[in-house]
Amino acid sequence: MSRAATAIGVLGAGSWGTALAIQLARNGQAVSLWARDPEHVAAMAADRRNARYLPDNAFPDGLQPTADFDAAVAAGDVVLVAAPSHAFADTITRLQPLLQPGQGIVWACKGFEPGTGRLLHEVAQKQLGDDVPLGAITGPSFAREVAMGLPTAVTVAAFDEDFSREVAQRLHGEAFRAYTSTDMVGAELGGAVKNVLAVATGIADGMGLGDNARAALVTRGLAEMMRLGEAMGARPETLTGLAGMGDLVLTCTGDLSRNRRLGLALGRGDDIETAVRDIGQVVEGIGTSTEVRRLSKAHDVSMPISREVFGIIHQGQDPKACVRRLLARDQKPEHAS
Ligand SMILES: NC(=O)c1ccc[n+]([C@@H]2O[C@H](COP(=O)([O-])OP(=O)(O)OC[C@H]3O[C@@H](n4cnc5c(N)ncnc54)[C@H](O)[C@@H]3O)[C@@H](O)[C@H]2O)c1
Ligand SMILES: O=P(O)(O)OC[C@H](O)CO
Repeated sequence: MSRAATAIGVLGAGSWGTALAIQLARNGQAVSLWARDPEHVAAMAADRRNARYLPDNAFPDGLQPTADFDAAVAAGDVVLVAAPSHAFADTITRLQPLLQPGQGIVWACKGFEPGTGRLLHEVAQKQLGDDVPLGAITGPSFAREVAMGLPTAVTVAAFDEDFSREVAQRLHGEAFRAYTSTDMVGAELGGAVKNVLAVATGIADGMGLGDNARAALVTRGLAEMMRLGEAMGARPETLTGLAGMGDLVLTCTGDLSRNRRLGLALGRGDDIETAVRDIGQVVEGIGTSTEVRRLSKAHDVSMPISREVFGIIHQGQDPKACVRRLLARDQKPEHAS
């Protein structure tokens, strides 16, 4: 099959894969949107919308759903992976033998590899070597708003600047600004760590702790993200930009955030299984909190808010006790000298 520069395969037809596919098709790309479930594909093809994830947004003409994974990978010079982060490594393994010279892979997942804490570009590089162009799309971007065509700004990070420009150009449009960056570590770290902090602010809001508490959690959460970023080699400006602060502001305040909604439910006293079932979509903060805990220990970085989120999610700790513990910590300077 010949591959066109104006065509692209999107792997994963959840909310974000579908929204990005809509944005790419709006820009005149021929998009093959792959989903695992053939019945879901047939329904999308018949309805010309994704009724399960984005029921209000009709597909532009150039978007074709497909259940043929190989054909979606072969569709264009760029393959976009939009699965949850826990499925990222398997997706890379599956597409590796299908890759043709010159094809690049970009992903829109926000999280770490479960069990190792590796950033997704580390997973991809280890598997594919250094010759395949790799990139990550990150930044404050609710799928529903992108699908509606509301103004959005993201960052496309890649070590290869030609590749980040290529991906950004395909996405960039009237209401969609795609910036570029070479800081893969910062871009991926910001998008992942914010999952945990969105849960934290949700918990505080669910407990009715007030606007001051939310602002404190966002700001001190950013300090945690930046300390981990420094230890892992991220650039500080990436974390004060769209990938870090931008996404923190969005998901710590916007009720479209699944991570924030999980926190709201936990703060109100709901059990986690019910909350996750009610949300009905991926809540990356559950797995991310384990990996942030692992990384903070490995790099000896203090991340007290993230630690308490881990305790609430994975150790059944009482949110009230966690708040008391956070507030009872020793007084100290705001900024380390
Ligand atoms: N939804 C958003 O607004 C948004 C925005 C930016 C980034 N993201 C990130 O995009 C990624 C995908 O999130 P989403 O919002 O599309 O989730 P979603 O819950 O809406 O959809 C997840 C999709 O992944 C598929 N899937 C689940 N397990 C899979 C597996 N093992 N292999 C292949 N596919 C699998 C599901 O069938 C579903 O189609 C996440 O990492 C998320 O953090 C989401
Ligand atoms: O719904 P969330 O919390 O996974 O957030 C979605 C996006 O990451 C927002 O940028």
